[in-house]
Amino acid sequence: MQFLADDDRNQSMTFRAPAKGLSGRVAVPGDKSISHRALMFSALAVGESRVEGLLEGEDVLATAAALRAMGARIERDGEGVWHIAGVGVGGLLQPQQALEMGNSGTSTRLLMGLLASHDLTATFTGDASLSKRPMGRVIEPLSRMGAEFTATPGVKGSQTLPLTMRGLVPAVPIEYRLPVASAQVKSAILLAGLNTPGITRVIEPEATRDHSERMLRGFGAELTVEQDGEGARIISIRGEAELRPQHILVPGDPSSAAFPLVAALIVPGSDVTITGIGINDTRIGLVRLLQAMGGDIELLDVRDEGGEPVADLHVRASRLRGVENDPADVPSMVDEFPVAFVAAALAEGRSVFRGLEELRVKESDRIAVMAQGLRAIGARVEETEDGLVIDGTGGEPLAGGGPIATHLDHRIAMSFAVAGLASRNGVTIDDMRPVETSFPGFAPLLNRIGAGVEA
Ligand SMILES: O=C(O)C1=C[C@@H](OP(=O)(O)O)[C@@H](O)[C@H](O)C1
Ligand SMILES: C=C(OP(=O)(O)O)C(=O)O
Repeated sequence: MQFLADDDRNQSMTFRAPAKGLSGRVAVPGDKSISHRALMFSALAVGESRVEGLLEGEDVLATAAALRAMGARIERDGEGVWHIAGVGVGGLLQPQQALEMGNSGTSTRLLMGLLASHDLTATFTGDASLSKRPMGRVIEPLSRMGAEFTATPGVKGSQTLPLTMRGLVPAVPIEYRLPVASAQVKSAILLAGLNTPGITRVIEPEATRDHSERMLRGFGAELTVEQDGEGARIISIRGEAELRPQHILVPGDPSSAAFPLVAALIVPGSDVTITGIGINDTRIGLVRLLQAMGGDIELLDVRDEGGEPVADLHVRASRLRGVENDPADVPSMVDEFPVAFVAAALAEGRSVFRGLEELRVKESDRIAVMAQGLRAIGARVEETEDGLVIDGTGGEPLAGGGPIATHLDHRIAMSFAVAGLASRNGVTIDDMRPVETSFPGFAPLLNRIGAGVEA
């Protein structure tokens, strides 16, 4: 596989205010979280699954390549349409080479879980960004289940990639209370539990995206979700499951829709519809926050597609007001904060964002990088330990400038691209290549609604 790191030419790009408002109907690529899971669960089913609307971004392709290297047959039939011949739970084979995870935290942590209860040894490598991200959060529970981790080559105790993991069969079922609100950690444990005798249980005090639970049930796993007296979710999975192949329809990614959504709110005169977006409650905190800021967003034609709620988002340019986020809503918009900061920078009055510590361990330190970049283009921003305080312009365009350093972080690149559309002088992004991890076709899509971006 060819990843960003293999090509050292930056792709700089400048985003400027369009002459008139954005308009039209567009669809964004498939949901990244659901796409990873569709491939992984299909690879473990007995028989052939079919996926439509799969995100063909680098992160998901890294998952596909890893599963292929361990014996699953994964083939592309057409744009977004793939079929997967699974090997059965516990049936993955020893990979002959290191598993190259590129930029993808989800691939790494979920596959570590999946392999923890397989009789094999796998080495995980990643790019410069992924190699700094904390893996201790999965190493800890998976070690309790019996997996062994060593840093490559041979250093004990390292909690960053490259790492080598040896799985255990049979693994030991655990009950684990999540110390951080993380769907990746939850999913890693549930995936390890699939091939573990007995019941594996995860307790999550704060609800995170529940795609793994919904999809595992759809594939026929015995999985229950209960609530305790304090509102924590208790998720139990019975191991040694047999998964049945499925036909999966992947909805549009709300985390990708976030960019044209905020763009339409802040470019005067805009009227845009983004079709077929997943509106699972655990994912659309951004829509709720933008509506609280006065954003004119309607959810049209709400329907169910393949076990997930979906709608068209109709959005019109709006006068936004400053807002304070509810820290309890952080997991439901965790990847959307960078672009929410851009909306706040153009709102009237002060916005206060708190409880965002997790943003510091994403593809970049998204609190620090956004604070620095927003200041560089003329926004008034103060960084705190767990968030930002932003004094908005009240609808006046930002000055613009750059080049903004994206630090191998797709969401930083796309957030500043959106800021450029509401700036006097344009915003230059140092390198747009990271966008390929989650949103292939990002700039052409903005052009379809009239952004006028020059490639
Ligand atoms: O489970 C998933 O698919 C994801 C969970 C979130 O990460 P954390 O679990 O680290 O919060 C999110 O940031 C990531 O983009 C995708
Ligand atoms: C954090 C993200 O992804 P991952 O953890 O999979 O790298 C993201 O897409 O914003």
